[in-house]
Amino acid sequence: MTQARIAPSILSADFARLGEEVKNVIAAGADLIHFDVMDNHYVPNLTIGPLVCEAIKPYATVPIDVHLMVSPVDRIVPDFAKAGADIITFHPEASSHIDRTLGLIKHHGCQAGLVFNPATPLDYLDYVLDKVDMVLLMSVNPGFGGQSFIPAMLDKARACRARLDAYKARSGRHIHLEIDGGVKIDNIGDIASAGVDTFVAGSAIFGHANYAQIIGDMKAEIERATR
Ligand SMILES: O=C(CO)[C@@H](O)[C@H](O)COP(=O)(O)O
Ligand SMILES: [Fe+2]
Repeated sequence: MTQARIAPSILSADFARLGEEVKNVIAAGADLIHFDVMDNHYVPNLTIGPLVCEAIKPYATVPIDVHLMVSPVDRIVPDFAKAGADIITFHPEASSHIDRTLGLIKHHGCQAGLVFNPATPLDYLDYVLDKVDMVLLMSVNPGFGGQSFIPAMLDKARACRARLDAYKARSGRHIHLEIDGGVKIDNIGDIASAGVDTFVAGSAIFGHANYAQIIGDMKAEIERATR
């Protein structure tokens, strides 16, 4: 399996000490910083934008993984690229022109990804895989941290991994598979076995007293499940 990556969602961090939180979670073994952008339109919550991305960039010695839950998508993409985003993912329902949005993200020098809500079919991938660096499967309905993992997403992850493996056999290119929502120490092994290589976790990491301990335990579980 590709090297597993843990992506703490800073939605559950202490916003009053965000730079320090980013620094600490990276020192504890985080491989990406997951940055949730909500617009109170596409999802019923309002979070952070490019200014905050720019503010944490000096602390982020690993890639910033921007998860856009905004509609429309395109006009905010250049601002996030300028603010230091390394990966930008968006929901296909939030873009009128999916291929164009993927191209726009790449044009601005970022890796691009599509995000699938629990009930969104994977068919949106059919004609755009050449422009996709990562697929993000939501294992909760987007909008809030701290929700419970939807078990049916394990089958969806397996189906998605099969598509991405078939693509790899044709193209030689690995596309990352990320999961987001309700990831905990007691389900991360099953999620890894289903073919996921990038794991977003917000409340499980920032709600733990020892970030290094929980990230280390998560990596050990992944290793055990995929050995
Ligand atoms: O995108 C989202 C929610 O919409 C996530 O990134 C959450 O922030 C994950 O939080 P936990 O479920 O791990 O607490
Ligand atoms: Fe997210």
